[in-house]
Amino acid sequence: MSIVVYCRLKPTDKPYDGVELDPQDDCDILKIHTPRNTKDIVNHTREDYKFKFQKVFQRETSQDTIFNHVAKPVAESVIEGYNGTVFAYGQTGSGKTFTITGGAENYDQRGLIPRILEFLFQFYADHPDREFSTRVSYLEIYNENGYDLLGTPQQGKLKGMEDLPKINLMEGPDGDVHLNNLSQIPVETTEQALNALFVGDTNRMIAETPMNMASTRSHCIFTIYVTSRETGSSVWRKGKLHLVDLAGSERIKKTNVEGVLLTEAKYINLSLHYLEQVIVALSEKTRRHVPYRNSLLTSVLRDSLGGNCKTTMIATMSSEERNMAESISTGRFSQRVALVKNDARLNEELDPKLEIIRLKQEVTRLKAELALLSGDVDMSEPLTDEEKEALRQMVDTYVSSTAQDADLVLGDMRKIQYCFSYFKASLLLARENAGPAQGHTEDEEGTGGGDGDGDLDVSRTKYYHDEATNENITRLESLLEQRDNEIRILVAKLRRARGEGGTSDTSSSRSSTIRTPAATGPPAMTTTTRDLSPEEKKALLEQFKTESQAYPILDRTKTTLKDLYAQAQRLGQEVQEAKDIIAEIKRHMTRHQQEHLTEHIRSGLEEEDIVDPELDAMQSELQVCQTAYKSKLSKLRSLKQETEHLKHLFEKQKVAFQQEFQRWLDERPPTA
Ligand SMILES: Nc1ncnc2c1ncn2[C@@H]1O[C@H](COP(=O)(O)OP(=O)(O)OP(=O)(O)O)[C@@H](O)[C@H]1O
Repeated sequence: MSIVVYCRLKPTDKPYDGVELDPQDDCDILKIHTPRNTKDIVNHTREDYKFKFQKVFQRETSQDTIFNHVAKPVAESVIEGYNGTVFAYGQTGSGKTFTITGGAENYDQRGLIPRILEFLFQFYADHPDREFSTRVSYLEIYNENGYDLLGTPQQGKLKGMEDLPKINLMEGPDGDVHLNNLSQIPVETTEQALNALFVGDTNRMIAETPMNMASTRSHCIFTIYVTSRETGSSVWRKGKLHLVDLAGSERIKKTNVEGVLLTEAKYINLSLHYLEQVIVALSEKTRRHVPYRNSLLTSVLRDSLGGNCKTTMIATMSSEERNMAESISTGRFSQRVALVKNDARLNEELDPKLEIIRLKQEVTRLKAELALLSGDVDMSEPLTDEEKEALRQMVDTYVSSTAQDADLVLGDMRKIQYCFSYFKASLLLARENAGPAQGHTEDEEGTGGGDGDGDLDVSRTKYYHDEATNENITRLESLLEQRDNEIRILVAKLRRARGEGGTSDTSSSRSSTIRTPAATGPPAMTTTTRDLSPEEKKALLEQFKTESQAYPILDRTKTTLKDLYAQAQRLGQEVQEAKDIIAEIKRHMTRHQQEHLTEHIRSGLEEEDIVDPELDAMQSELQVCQTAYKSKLSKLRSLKQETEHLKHLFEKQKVAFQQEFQRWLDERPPTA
């Protein structure tokens, strides 16, 4: 499929009447009319230009519409296991950052990245039958060097770009590009993901030199890595979504820029020039070599441009007359990009460990089925306590599993009856807890299997064997053998992949107990407690709390946790306020610079000769605010870590307490 190209026109009070939109059934044509003598337009032999886009978003288009049209389909495919890229290209100030990250004025102005993050976590919440894991990274490319915007600054201080950890590019034997030491932060909630974006944006803001505030002089790539699978499946799907905010694409007017600005402009021009070269090479059928390696940007975006990726470009344009030359140049570039063909593939990986677990479970199930059909179990032998415990765990796992194909296969009638009586007891307890409305009669109570502790009256069980059963047994035996073989092969493969020697215990496949990771549930209910009413249980719990040694510790942890949450919330607000103040000061500085800098340069002053007390004052104020902000942010981070740690501890203490309570209930002397 080709790269999909959209155009977004920036709002203006002075729209040029030479720009016209001609909507078609399946695309939009943007028409630009300029008189033949217009300055700055390369190869300006024509007066009329036509650029074809998938869609042209008019000036008043909302951020929400852009997300729904452009980014949502890409995010959906990333969840399904495809790679995706959305990149914004256009002249300085045309709205690239506004589109990708968002504007600062109000919540509705949030851009594609925050919206995609919200969408992903909402999708996860709506699909409890699937497992997801998400990581994010944030790379900045400045003067052909890569920097980790989510990395810890050297010596803990961030004064300029050079303090951020530098990224090295490594090419694997398969031609894959790896970014050494670029942090990939695991995120589990929208809040955590937005926090990472916020940290990266803030680092970007702090690291930019004051000279650059009028425009962004670097390329930024925010990447979201999504891994998912159906619960219980051994196949993982992996999608990677790059959201790219390129530096402004305008040409250098050498007379206006010098020093740092000129160096940066040259680098930007060079890397965008290499980007164009790659695009040109890819769009021309006859050309074989694609010069990806010429720049860091094209190396990193190798998959996005002509590779394994669903890529979308948003050409941001101004529709003011003074910007027509740049808009035409953006239009020309877009037409080239639209010719590039990508080859997006589903990224699936089989997890051998999970596959072995699945096969072992199947073996246990088949064995149980076989034992049931052949009837070669001594039914007079009572179940042991370990067997009963294992059965209770199996039932709990089965009940709490969200997998559609979850099943419970039991090898003999003693086990089946035990599980039924455990099911019944659990159901009755659940009804009692739900309240009195779900009436059931004494009579119903008395009809269950077993004598109340789940043991069996085996004399009530009969087996019938016939021809069909024997056939079934043979089929199951051969299936069992086949599965055991598969496990042996996979175990050997896994050991080879790990480079391990020695022998592994394949005999565990012969275990008759299925334990899945989900097996840790609430403490197993015993028959001693099943007759308690909710009121009785509550009263006993209160009594137990006064006697328990674990309870005061649990209670203390809970209070501390609440306290930490409140502190984190307060600090979070303060961090946000500090960030707003920094943004405000920067806006003032930018405006001030725009008003004065050109004036200074035109008057021939060298950079170091410029005396601007107002700017210096703003700079000092900015530094003070940034220091305060960084200290608050670092406090917030350690507070969050502490809270996470304590939350974990609290969960553990809670489980221990519940278990202690259960034991206490079980060991209680029977009441008269
Ligand atoms: N669609 C829009 N609606 C409202 N404001 C916009 C829109 N697009 C851009 N702006 C505003 O225009 C200004 C410049 O936009 P932005 O910073 O996104 O440009 P850019 O293309 O990223 O520039 P640079 O190349 O310098 O990074 C910002 O103040 C931004 O809020």
